[in-house]
Amino acid sequence: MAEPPPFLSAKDVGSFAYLTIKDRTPQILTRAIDTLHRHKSEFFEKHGEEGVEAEKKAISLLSKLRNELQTDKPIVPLVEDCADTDLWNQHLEYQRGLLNESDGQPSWFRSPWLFVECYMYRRLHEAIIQSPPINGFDVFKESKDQNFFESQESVMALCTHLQELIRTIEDLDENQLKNEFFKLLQISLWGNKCDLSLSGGGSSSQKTNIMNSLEDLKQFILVNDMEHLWSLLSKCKKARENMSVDRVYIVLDNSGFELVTDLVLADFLLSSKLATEIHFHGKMIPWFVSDTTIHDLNWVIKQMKFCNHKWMSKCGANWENYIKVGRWVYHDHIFWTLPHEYSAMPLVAPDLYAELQKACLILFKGDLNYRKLTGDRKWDFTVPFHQALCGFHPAPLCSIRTLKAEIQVGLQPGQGEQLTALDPHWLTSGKYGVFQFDGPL
Ligand SMILES: O=P(O)(O)OC[C@H]1O[C@](O)(CO)[C@@H](O)[C@@H]1O
Ligand SMILES: [Mn+2]
Repeated sequence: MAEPPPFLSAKDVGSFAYLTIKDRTPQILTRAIDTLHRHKSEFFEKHGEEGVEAEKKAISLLSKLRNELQTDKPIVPLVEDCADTDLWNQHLEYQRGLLNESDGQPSWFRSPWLFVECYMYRRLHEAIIQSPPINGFDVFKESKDQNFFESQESVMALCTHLQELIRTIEDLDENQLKNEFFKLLQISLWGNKCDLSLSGGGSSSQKTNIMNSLEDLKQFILVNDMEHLWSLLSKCKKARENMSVDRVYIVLDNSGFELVTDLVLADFLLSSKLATEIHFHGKMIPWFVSDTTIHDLNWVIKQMKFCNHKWMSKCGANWENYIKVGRWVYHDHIFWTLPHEYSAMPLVAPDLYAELQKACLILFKGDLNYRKLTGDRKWDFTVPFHQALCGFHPAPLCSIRTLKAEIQVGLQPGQGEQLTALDPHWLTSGKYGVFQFDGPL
């Protein structure tokens, strides 16, 4: 088989990868430093002088990191001993091996973008864990929570819609059920516009009622495999025997509004009996600013349960119960915060690969998951998705992603070129989206 194409990299001056490393990542580090500053008195109240010293230490480590990045210093091994440290350092060795003699060491502007961007978030985490007693602090928590609060109107509308739908779900015919499924899939897709890493950590919430915009947004769905998802899940439902289990896995992306859209979809999948269990996969450490950790999931559900909107709080209570009775299961795994492409999963995390094989469908939310599915490479737009997955086929899967990186596969001949002529920023603005399926039909 032919070699896969090269990785996206900041060495391509002017590319989105270059601009991210040059502008967006230092901006994210600066915001993290500001956040630590702003919490100084809180650290003092909790931990006394020790808290203030820890804050200073974390800030100095982050300033050092920002300087290394901005001056394109070599990537250095991680030092703090954690469950993933060896895997990271082995991967750094592997990156060294990819370079020619003349290229020197792996560095921020020379190495693959996926590797260095992930490394930035892992080093940020290292700076925090090296600063006890504030080593459990999530520098992005505030902005994730703010995104949730700013999206309240939309969340209320969505929860009201869901509860009304559940009330009448038994009366819906096949076609109506399918239409509702498609609506909630699209809401989950457009929820992915709300990540905070593209905006450099600045606000990016859903202020209008997304449900009213679905028809207008349809034209921006470039690959639409929703029908495949329906036929797969309705087949599972029909073939299901008493007591048998059909799991849908959702590899989560951002907390805040996007997470609510995913939970609404997950609730619908159970209520409609299209699945019997939902397994969520989240991040073990703060990641790409807005990604969901277990703390974010619990926080969102709690906020909803105790808010004084009837349907929002009903959703919160139901969702808490789904977790309690095991119909919703949350997993995390260090693999999701490693820099590896997903085709490496069977080797690097065989336990996770085996777990994913139990799914009847895996939904991968968001842009970073797409980059890892496709290896973050310069594929031609027309390369089939199946090929770009490079052997990663644990179970039928679908990427639900708004485009925020210069990578897209599976388009029709000429489609990419037409889009470029129409809108030069189509690959990176988050305005376009895909439902891209791979699996037996
Ligand atoms: O939250 P998402 O959809 O994975 O998006 C995160 C995105 O942020 C960026 O890294 C920008 O820094 C994208 O290119 C990246 O994939
Ligand atoms: Mn994200």
